[in-house]
This record gives sequence, C-alpha cells and structure tokens, in this order.
Amino acid sequence: MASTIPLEDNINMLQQYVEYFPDFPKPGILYKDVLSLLSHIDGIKLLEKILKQISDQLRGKVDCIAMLETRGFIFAPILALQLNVPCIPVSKKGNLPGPVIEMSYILEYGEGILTVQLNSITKGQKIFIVDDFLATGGTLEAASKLIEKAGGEIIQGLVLMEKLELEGRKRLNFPMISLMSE
Ligand SMILES: O=P(O)(O)OC[C@H]1O[C@H](OP(=O)(O)OP(=O)(O)O)[C@H](O)[C@@H]1O
Ligand SMILES: Nc1ncnc2[nH]cnc12
Repeated sequence: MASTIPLEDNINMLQQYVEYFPDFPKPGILYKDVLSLLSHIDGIKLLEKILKQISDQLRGKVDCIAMLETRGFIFAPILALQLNVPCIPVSKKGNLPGPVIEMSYILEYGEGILTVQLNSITKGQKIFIVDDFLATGGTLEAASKLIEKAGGEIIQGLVLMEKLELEGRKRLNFPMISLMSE
C-alpha cells in the first residue's frame, strides 16, 4: 500500500531547494529565491505534491486564482489544475492589454504599480490569491485591494515563503497560508 508523507514533512524537505542571495537586489536585502527549487526535478515534484495536499482543503471553495506577476505566475497554474479553476493575472503596470485598474505599492526593496484587467473578475467571485513571497505585505495588500475593487471576495492567500520579522500578514484581511516561514 502506498504511504502518504505528511504535508509538514514534505514542506521541510522543500526548504533545501531554496537558495539565499545576500545583498540582492539591493545592499542589506537577503533574497530568498524560491524559484531555485524549479532547478531540481525533485523540487518540482515535491512542490506539486505539496500543492496537491493544500488543494485538498480548498477544493470547491474558490472560483478563481489571482496570480501575481512574476513568480506567482509560475506556481498558480499548478494549484489551478488541482482545483479545476481558472487563473487571472495581477500584473505590473504596462504588461496587460486593454483597460485596467491600477494601484501603487511599496515592497521590501522598491515600489511599483499593479494592474488588473477590467472585467477579469466578476462580482462576488471567490478569489484565491497566490504569490511566491510575503515580506512587507505591500504587494499582496495592493493586489487584494485591486481585486476587491473589481468585485472579488478574497477567501484565501498563499505564498511559498514568508519573512516573519516584517509581519506582512498583519496588513492582509484574509487568511494566509505560507508553506515556508522564517
Ligand atoms: O511583501 P512585499 O514586501 O511586497 O514583497 C513581496 C513581493 O516581492 C517580490 O516581488 P518582485 O516585484 O520582486 O517580483 P518578481 O520577482 O516576482 O517579479 C515577490 O515576488 C513578492 O511579490
Ligand atoms: N527577501 C526576499 N526574498 C525573496 N523575495 C522577496 N520579495 C520581497 N522580499 C524578498
């Protein structure tokens, strides 16, 4: 009989694939590169397993995934396939065609403007918001405000990694799952 490895053990194993880069993209920032886990086929398989385990708790509860550019785009479709829901992009200004609504934000090492296409979200849609990393929470907060402005109801958020000392989740008014936190 096949044994199922508990979610927590899988997450502990995933940690080994994250690489750390001091002083990137600016002096004083320790960049934790979750994208590096994709450089290992075992990292990809492990992540797929973990996202499948997480999806088991969310199936039927969300209508749509809002995925944040850039790195959120890579991980969200794995969840979408598990949950059988579509993904809509929350992108950096200038990257989405057609009419958009926008919101400026500040993140750990910079600032920007996020955009969502008008009519990409229907009123009352239950949204699952996905990104790779939570630091100050500036990015996810701006994305969530945009989604709410467009009529969506955020019922869950997920990041692969959270930087706890910055307490970014305090800025968010929806439940957050972070696979790895430190
Ligand atoms: O919690 P915060 O302080 O807002 O930081 C988190 C954000 O920082 C990174 O964004 P970046 O714009 O560097 O994204 P990318 O590398 O995915 O393009 C990351 O992908 C998160 O979106
Ligand atoms: N320290 C960090 N490592 C990786 N991604 C980030 N996004 C914001 N801060 C980050």
